[in-house]
Amino acid sequence: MTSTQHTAPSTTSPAGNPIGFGRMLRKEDARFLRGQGHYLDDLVVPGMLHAAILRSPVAHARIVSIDTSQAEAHPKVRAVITGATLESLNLAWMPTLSADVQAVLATDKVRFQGQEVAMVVAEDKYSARDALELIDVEYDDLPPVVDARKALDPDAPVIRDDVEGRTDNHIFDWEAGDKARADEVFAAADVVVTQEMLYPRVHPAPMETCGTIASMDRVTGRLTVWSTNQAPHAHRTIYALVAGIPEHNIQIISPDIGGGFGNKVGIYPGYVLAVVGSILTGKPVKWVEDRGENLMSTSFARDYHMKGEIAATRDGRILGVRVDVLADHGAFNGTAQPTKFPAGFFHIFTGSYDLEAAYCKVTGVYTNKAPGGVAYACSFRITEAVYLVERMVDLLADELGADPAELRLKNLLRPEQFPYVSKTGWEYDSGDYPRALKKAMEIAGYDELRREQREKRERGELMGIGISFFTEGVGAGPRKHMDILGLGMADGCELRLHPTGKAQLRLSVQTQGQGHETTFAQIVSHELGIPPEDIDVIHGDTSNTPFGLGTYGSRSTPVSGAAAAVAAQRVRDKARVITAAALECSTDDLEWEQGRWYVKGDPSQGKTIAEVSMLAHGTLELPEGVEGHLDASVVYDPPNLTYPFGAYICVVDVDSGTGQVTVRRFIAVDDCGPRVNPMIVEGQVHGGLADGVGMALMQVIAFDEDGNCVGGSFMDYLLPTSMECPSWETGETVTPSPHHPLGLKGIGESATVGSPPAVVNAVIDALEPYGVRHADMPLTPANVWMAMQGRPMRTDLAVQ
Ligand code: PCD
Ligand SMILES: [Cu+]
Repeated sequence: MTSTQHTAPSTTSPAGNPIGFGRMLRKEDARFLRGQGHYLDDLVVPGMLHAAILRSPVAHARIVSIDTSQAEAHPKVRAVITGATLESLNLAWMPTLSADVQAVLATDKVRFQGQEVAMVVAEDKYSARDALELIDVEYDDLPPVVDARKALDPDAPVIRDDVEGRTDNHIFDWEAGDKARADEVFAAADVVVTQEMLYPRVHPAPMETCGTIASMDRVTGRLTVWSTNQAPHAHRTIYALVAGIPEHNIQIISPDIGGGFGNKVGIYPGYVLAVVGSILTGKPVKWVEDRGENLMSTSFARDYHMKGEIAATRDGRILGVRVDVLADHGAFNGTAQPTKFPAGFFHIFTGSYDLEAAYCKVTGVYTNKAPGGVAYACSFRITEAVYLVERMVDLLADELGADPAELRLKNLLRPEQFPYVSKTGWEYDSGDYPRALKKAMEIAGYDELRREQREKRERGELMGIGISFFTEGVGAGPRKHMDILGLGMADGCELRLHPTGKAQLRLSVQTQGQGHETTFAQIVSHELGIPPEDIDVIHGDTSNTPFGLGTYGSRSTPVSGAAAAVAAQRVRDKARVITAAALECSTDDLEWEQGRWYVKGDPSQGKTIAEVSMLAHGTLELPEGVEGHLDASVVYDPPNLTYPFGAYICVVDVDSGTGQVTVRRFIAVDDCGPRVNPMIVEGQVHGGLADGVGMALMQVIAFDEDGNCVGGSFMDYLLPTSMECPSWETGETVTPSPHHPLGLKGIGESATVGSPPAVVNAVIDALEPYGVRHADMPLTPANVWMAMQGRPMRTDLAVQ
C-alpha cells in the first residue's frame, strides 16, 4: 500500500465555506437576490382559474339572503360558491386547531368584519374581483361584542349560536400552578404590587400574504395543493380528514415562502374554497389574498388582558407571581397550539426567577373579531408571559425603590439550579442567567447610562433605560407531553449520500426565510466533514420529504436539527464499518477526524466520507448486517423543550412636548447554545428586535364600537423600518442544551419575545418624573402624551 503524506483536514470548503458551523452566506440568497425565488403567486399552473372572496362588511349580522345571479351571468365567471354550496358538500364548517369549528363560508350569520361570505372563480383575477360586486347580500345587523371585558356580561349577544345550547361567549377556563400555596405566599409577603395590562391584538404581517393553488384531477382523484404554509405535512393530514380525500392522493407543495411568523400555520377558509373551486370547475384554482384581507381576517396574535400580581420581601426577594387573564379569541377558537394547552405555554410566566409559588388563571372568550390566536414569533403565548413578568418585576423595583438590574440579579435562577423545575411544572434544561445579564450591562455601560439619565432628569430631559430578561421553552415537543390535533410532534429526516459523496437532506420542516437550506447543510457538514455546498436541503413537498409537523415555535433546530444530526451520526457510524471492511481492520482501530475515518497511529490509512460512499455503492463485500449505501433516516422525538434565554437593555429618549419615543440604543445578549451560523442567528435577532419595537411603539389591530377593524392596512398598522430602529448591539453567551445532540436551542423568536418589555420598561422609566407606573402598548406619541397627563388610554378600542 502506498502511504500518502497526511495533512490535517481543512476547516473551509473549496468554495470558502466553513466545514460545519460558522459564518457563511446563505445558499438560498443566490436565487432570492436574482429574482429567481418561486413564491406562490409566481406559480402558473396550465389552465388555472382565479378566485376572489366576498367578505362581510359588518362585524355581526344575520344573513337574510344572498343573490349570486348577476355574478354568475358575468361572462368570465366559472363558479360562484356560497355557504349553501358548501352545506350541500358538508364543507360549510371546518375544524380549527383548537377543537372548535370555523365557518368556511358564512351560512347563518357573519361573526367578524372580513369574514368569508362567498367565493367567485373566474378566468382572471380582475374578473373575479369585479364579480364580487355583483353579489347582493342582505344583512340583518346584530349588536357586536367588541370589548372582551364585556363578552361575559349576562346581556352580551351570543356570538356562537351555531353551537346548540350555547348561551354565552365563554370558551374555556384554564389554570396552572398552585393557587393555595400562592395565596399563602401572597398573604405573608411584605410587598404586593398589582397591575392590569393589555398585550394588544397584533398581526404577524408577513411580507407575502397567504394564498394557494388547488388542483383536483378528476381522472386520478389526486389533489395537488401549492400553498404558502409553514406545515405542509400537517396540512395534508387535515385535508384528508376534512375533505375525505385519501391521504396518499394529496400532495402539498410549499414553495418559497415570503415570511410566515405563525401566520401560515393554520388552514384558512380560502384554502378549502380553492379546493372546492377546483372540484367544481375541474381546473386548478389560484387564490391569493391582498394585504387588507391578510390583516383583517387571518390569524391575529396576543389580545391578552392580564392582571398581574407580584409578591416580595421588603429587601427585594421575589416570592410569587399571580395572574388572571382574559383571552380574546375572536369569533372562532382557531388558536394554533398543542392540544393540552388552551392558553399555550403561558404558564411559563414565572420567567427566569426563583419563586416560591405561582398561579395563573386564563379565561378564553369569543368576540366579534377575526379568529386565530397564533403564536406570532412566540412559542405559544410565551411572548405574553414574558411581557407580564418583566413588567411586574419593573413595577416591583419601582415600588421598592430598587434598581431594576440589581433586583433581577438578586432573583435570577442560579446556574447550579439547573435543570430547574418551575413552579408551574416546566423543566428548564440549562442556563447561566446572571452571566448574560452582566454581559448586557457591560455592553450597555449600565452605570454610565444611569449617570447620564440623572443628569438629563435634572435638565428636564426624558431618558429611559429598560431591561428585560427572558426564558423561552422552544422545540415542541416531546410526544409524551404534547400533540396538535392528536398528531405527535416528532420530526422525520432522511439523509442520502450519493456515490460521489454529495448528499441530500430531506426535512419535514419548512423554511420561510430563516435560511434552513444553509444551516441544515451546515449541521450535516459539521457531523460528516463534507462541504455544506455539497449538501442539498429538500423541504416543502409532502411527496418528497418525511412526515413532521412543520416550522413554528422555533422548533426546527431543536427537533429537526437534532434529527439531522442523528441521521448524520448514523451515516458516520455506518461509514466506520465500511472503512474497517475496506482497510481490513476492526472498527475499534479507527478514529474519526473531520470528514474521515483513519487507522489509529497511522493517519495515512483512512477513508473520507466521499470515498466510503463510493465503496458503499460499489462491489466491496460488506460485513454481515451492513446494507449498501450510506443513507439514514430518523424520527426524532425530543426528550424536552430547549430553553434559550437572553438579557436585553433598551435606551430611549422621549420628547416631552410630543410624546414621541426614540429608541436610541438596544443591547441584546442571547443564548441559544452553540450557533450553527452566527450570521443567520444575528439576522434572526435583528428581525425580532424590529418586531418588538413595532409592537411596543406602533402596532395594534384595534376596533371601533361597531366592530370595524381599524388596522386593515399598512396606513394604520405600522411596520417599523430602519428609521425607527437603532443599530442593534448584540452579544452572546453559550450554554448548550444538555439533551440536544449538538446542544442547540432555538433562536427564531427570542428577540420578538424579549424586546417588547425592554422597550416598554424603558419608556415607563423615562416617564418617571411624571409618576407614570404603566401604559399599554403601543406607546404611540398620543398614548405616551396621555399617560403623561395621567390619563392612559385603552389602546384596543378606537373609540375612547
Ligand atoms: N443555535 C442556533 C439556532 C438556530 N439557528 C438558525 O437560526 C434559524 C432559526 O432557527 P430556529 O430557532 O430553530 O427557528 P425555526 O424553527 O427555524 O424558525 C421558526 C421561527 O423563525 C422566525 N424567524 C423568521 N425569519 C424569517 N426570515 N422569516 C420568518 O417567517 C421567520 N419566522 C419566525 C418565527 S415566528 Mo412562529 O411561526 O410564530 O411560531 S417560529 C419562527 C435557523 O436557520 C437555524 O438553523 C442557528 O444557526 N443556531
Ligand atoms: Cu403569544
